[in-house]
Amino acid sequence: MRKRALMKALVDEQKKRIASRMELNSYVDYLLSNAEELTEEQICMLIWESIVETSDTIVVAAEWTMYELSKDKIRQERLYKDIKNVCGNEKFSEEYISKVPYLGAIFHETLRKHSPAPIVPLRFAHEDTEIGGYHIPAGSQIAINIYGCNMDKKEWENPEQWIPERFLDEKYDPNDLYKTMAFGGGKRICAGSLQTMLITTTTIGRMIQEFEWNLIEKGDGESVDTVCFTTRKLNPLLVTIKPRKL
Ligand code: HEM
Repeated sequence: MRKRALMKALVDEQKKRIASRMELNSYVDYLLSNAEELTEEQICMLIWESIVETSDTIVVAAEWTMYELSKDKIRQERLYKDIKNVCGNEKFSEEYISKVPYLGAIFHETLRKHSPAPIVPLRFAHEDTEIGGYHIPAGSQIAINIYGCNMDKKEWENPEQWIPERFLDEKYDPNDLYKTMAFGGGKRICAGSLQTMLITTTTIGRMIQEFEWNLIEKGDGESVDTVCFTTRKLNPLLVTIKPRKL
């Protein structure tokens, strides 16, 4: 109910802007320009989908990354040194991402261990089919366990441990965003994987460049809030940060 009210208010505001001839080259304007084919409800849900898929997932990925780095001072220092070697006194930004492979490895290892979306949205079998030797009758709904794939002992050595170095192995292509199952797979693979990588790694790079992070939370920091769609930390990250001497 609140979701619909919020989306409707947002759409109404944008309609007023367009009516006052302030058009933008944006997704909302594109959807509203197709208003004859799309119902208001469809427009609201399409906007809602992109807000949820964009904001929640990236925040969850960034929080787990900072948790692991705050806990592991040796790997945090290695990342800091790699950033410093590449950027000098410049601020870390998107252009530097490919020059700091360790940051990419940290990104992928966090997505593997703490897969923000642990299950692929359900697939519906329209006809009888067979996958991996299993018979799937028409009408079934299938859920793929992303978390299970990313923690599979047959695929990953010590999967429960956070070891970014595994992605520095030359068997992995540094430009491949799909080294793990974190973004799903096939035709409906995540449409925002590149954007996620750019935003998350730039943010992490800046936060590590400016501050030294120390974990202060006690007990099991790895519990997950299972009520939500994403694997949020059950207990929010608790750290102290100290500005670095640049
Ligand atoms: C850590 C960040 C993210 C993770 C782990 C993630 C994960 C996923 C997964 C598992 C799916 C389902 C794929 C499938 O069904 O096979 C998905 C779909 C999708 N994601 Fe993401 N996502 C993330 C960020 C984003 C962002 C930032 C955007 C938007 C810019 C986005 C847009 C989408 C869209 C539009 C779909 C639906 C694609 C379709 O059904 O064709 N995602 N994502």
